[in-house]
Amino acid sequence: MTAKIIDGKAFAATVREKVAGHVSRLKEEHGITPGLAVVLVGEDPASQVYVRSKGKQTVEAGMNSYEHKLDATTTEADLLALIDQLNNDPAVHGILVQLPLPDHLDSDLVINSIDPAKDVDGFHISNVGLLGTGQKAMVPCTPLGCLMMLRDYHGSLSGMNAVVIGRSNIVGKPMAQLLLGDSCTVTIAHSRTKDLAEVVRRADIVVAAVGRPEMVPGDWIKEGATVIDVGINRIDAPEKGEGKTRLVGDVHFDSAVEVAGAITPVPGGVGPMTIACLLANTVTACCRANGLAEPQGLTA
Ligand SMILES: Nc1nc(=O)c2c([nH]1)NC[C@@H]1CN(c3ccc(C(=O)N[C@@H](CCC(=O)O)C(=O)O)cc3)C=[N+]21
Repeated sequence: MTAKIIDGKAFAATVREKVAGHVSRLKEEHGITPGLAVVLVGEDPASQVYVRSKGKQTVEAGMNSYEHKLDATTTEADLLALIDQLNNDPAVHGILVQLPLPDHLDSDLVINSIDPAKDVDGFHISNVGLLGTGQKAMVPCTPLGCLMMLRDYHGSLSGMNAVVIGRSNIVGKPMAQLLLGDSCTVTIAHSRTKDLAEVVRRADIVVAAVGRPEMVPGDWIKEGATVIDVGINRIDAPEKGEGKTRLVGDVHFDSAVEVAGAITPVPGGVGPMTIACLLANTVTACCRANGLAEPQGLTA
């Protein structure tokens, strides 16, 4: 059996279309244009690429994009002052501070200084607590995108065995909360998990979010399971020529595709959905800020 490939790139395009529809309705009926502020500290080249594509897609969806690029040596006080300004700016409905921050900045402090209602990453402790207690929250973009793809493919996830590999605050933990919210039986596995292969073999749904290239081989996957590969790892690709690289996930795609029922590719899987969900969260935050009904199908 060869798995169905879940096309995250195409799915993300449909999410962005829905977002654009809501944006034009907000403009026409309420005279409101949703705005997203992205803050980048330092010059990490990969981060610059993501920030650029976020800004481009924000504008394409009809929203306002505000980019703040700060020097790598920016002080914590200056960054907090900028966040305070964005918190108080009524044209800004969503704020994203690109992570990781340079070492001299306390990222917990910085994230927790964002107004939780504008925290479109869903990383503020208030949103983490709201999600964990099943209350209305801003939900982290990557797990939200994974959930959308799983719901679209399966309909109901109720009663399924889900194994999340990775326990990060940005993917693993919120992913587990969302799957629990959809009535999965959830296991969070990580680097200290005993018999990881056996744990993964029990899963109807595998979400791999560890950041280790191709660490999940096909023979860990149960026949017919759904595999969501969150990893985006750049590795050397000498077969493409000297100094060339390529992107791979945390799952060994070529072996997993032979046993899985469905699988997301890298690139073109979770990555594009993450950005689409950032736009969706911005519209959701804008609607909530203005006391308007929030978009259906774009939230958890
Ligand atoms: N506060 C914060 N929120 C984030 O959401 C956040 C962040 N910081 N820091 C950096 C990571 C990374 N990230 C990606 C988003 C999309 C792709 C994406 O679309 N990737 C393409 C491939 C792009 C390529 O070719 O490099 C794909 O998977 O198809 C990748 C990575 C969001 N991040």
